Amino acid sequence: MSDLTTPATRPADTASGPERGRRIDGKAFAVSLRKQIAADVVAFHAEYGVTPGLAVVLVGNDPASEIYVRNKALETHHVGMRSFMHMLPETTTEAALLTLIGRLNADPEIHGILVQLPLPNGIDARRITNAIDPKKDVDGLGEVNAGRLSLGLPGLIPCTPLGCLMLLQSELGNLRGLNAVVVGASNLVGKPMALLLLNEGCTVSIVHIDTINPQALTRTADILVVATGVSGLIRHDWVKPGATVIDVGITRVPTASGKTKLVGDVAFDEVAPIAGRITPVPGGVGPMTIACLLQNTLTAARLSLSESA
Ligand SMILES: Nc1nc2c(c(=O)[nH]1)N[C@@H](CN(C=O)c1ccc(C(=O)N[C@@H](CCC(=O)O)C(=O)O)cc1)CN2
Repeated sequence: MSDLTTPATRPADTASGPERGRRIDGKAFAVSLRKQIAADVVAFHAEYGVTPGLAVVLVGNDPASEIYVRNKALETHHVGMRSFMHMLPETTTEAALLTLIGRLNADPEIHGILVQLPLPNGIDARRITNAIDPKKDVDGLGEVNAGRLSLGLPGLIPCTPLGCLMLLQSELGNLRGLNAVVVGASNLVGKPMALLLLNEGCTVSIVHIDTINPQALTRTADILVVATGVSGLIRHDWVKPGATVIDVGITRVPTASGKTKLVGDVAFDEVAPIAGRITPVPGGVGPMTIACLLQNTLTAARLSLSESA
């Protein structure tokens, strides 16, 4: 930290000038990350004779979740890892799910375990995520990994915030000294995102449901990360000119032609001309989530070879 008595500013615009509205291509970034992971999986197998394995558990029939877990299995195979799918009925009890997690924890062929969220009513998501061995917790949602993140210690980091951080670092380089505002305080995205940015040296604020005058805060952000699930929440007058805007929201809405389309939490058309850089929806943060899951699975396979978590 520099001299606290001297006001320091770090402009959002870099030496390259006040560029506006450049799209951050998360899809392309995820493709190159997966290529790198595939090469790392080959090298890992050559060195240790181990193929990383990922178990994904889906309970119930949520159509979006079914697509996500199928894509997770496909992409796991594509990078040369082993995929273990467990599709359980909506009627599955918490006790049965805990028994399955116990089995997966004990299975040496499985290095990462993920239980797709949301879970049906009647199953306590916190109890489930905490039952996963912290070394296999590739979602980074258990108390051990969440605690490690809050202490700035190495651990498994939730996939979507990790993907956002990778995009930010590739766009902006060092984030130290930047003002970051995270809109949304969920355990899945908002809280870990804020901690990651803090650990990178940003000055971080979290806007949440009880925040008074949220625009006043969001307009201070060099980095604005939005994860609320409220489509179009962030309008042009919420954004500082030149800011880097990361939109985590994904909502399916009907179109005039009777079809549907995906939109984010940011009103893209009006914010893009003001923002320096902005992620689109789709094709921004979403594809990074699964790529980072694969990255975490490889990290977990490496952890399995070490003595302690
Ligand atoms: N246990 C978890 N559950 C959920 C997580 C998670 O990280 N862990 N995140 C989300 C869903 N999710 C992965 O599980 C996910 C969401 C979106 C995408 C994605 O690629 N989106 C594309 C659009 C895809 C489409 O056409 O529908 C994009 O934004 O371009 C991947 C994974 C909730 N549950």
